[in-house]
Amino acid sequence: MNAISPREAAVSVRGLSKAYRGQPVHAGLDLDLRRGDILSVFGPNGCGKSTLINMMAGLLEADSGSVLFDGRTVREARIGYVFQNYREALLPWRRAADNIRYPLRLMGQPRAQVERRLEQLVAAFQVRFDLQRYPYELSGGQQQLVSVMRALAVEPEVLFLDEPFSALDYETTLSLRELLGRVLKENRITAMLVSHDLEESIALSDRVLMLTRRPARIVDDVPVPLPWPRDAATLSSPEFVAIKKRCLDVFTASVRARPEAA
Ligand SMILES: Nc1ncnc2c1ncn2[C@@H]1O[C@H](COP(=O)(O)OP(=O)(O)OP(=O)(O)O)[C@@H](O)[C@H]1O
Repeated sequence: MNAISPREAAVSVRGLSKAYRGQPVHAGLDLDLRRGDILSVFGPNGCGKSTLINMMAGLLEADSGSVLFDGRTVREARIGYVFQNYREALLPWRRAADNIRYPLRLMGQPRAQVERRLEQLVAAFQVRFDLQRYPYELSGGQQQLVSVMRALAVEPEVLFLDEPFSALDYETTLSLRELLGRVLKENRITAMLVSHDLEESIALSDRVLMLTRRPARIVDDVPVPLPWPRDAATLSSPEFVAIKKRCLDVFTASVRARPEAA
């Protein structure tokens, strides 16, 4: 397991518990997320990955336990969230650029500051398509990129992403993943990602948290010490393949184990 001293922790989760209709999904989960780290959560279907990040992001109330961002609650912290379903996440009646400006305007930022932030994001993500278009005029990949830019517009302390690329084709996924990884690392943004895709969980993270079936238990906390930036070539490196094998072995063992033995 990775040892993270409490002083380094950007996010500290203690005793987080949640049950649906009396059936526990999480029962006393502890987790520390270091500043600037990207953590992926991987586990079998329905083990509680979305429930976990939604509780951490303040979208879902926990039954008990705490989530602190450098000692502050989620209401006092600045977080960003990227949803899987970008079609529903973007405001269809606003142009792409206005979708990105929207949270900054809500915060009451002056116009010049909003425009400066938009320009920074356009440069960081090397946007070449027309942000004056409406979401429905953009491809799925472009829409999800707009969602990511909107989530990052507020300069979040932590960015949460739930299956951000699962509705996109492989080529688009690869290029968005590469771009996002580079921007997160260059800006030392702490992030937490849920993905069904083991390759993605490894490629885009510094640690992969492996969960069992519900009630979810952390069976392994796999470090991913691969250099950044990462690209398609990273996926076939011997180090990547070895990490993937470790994760697969843990996954297979924990999924095959009967719940009471897991
Ligand atoms: N609002 C709800 N009411 C009842 N049960 C729920 C609710 N939300 C989730 N569940 C159940 O809790 C469990 C965990 O759900 P969650 O979506 O967190 O898992 P997940 O690991 O993200 O799933 P998936 O791999 O399918 O994306 C699942 O068994 C799900 O059916």
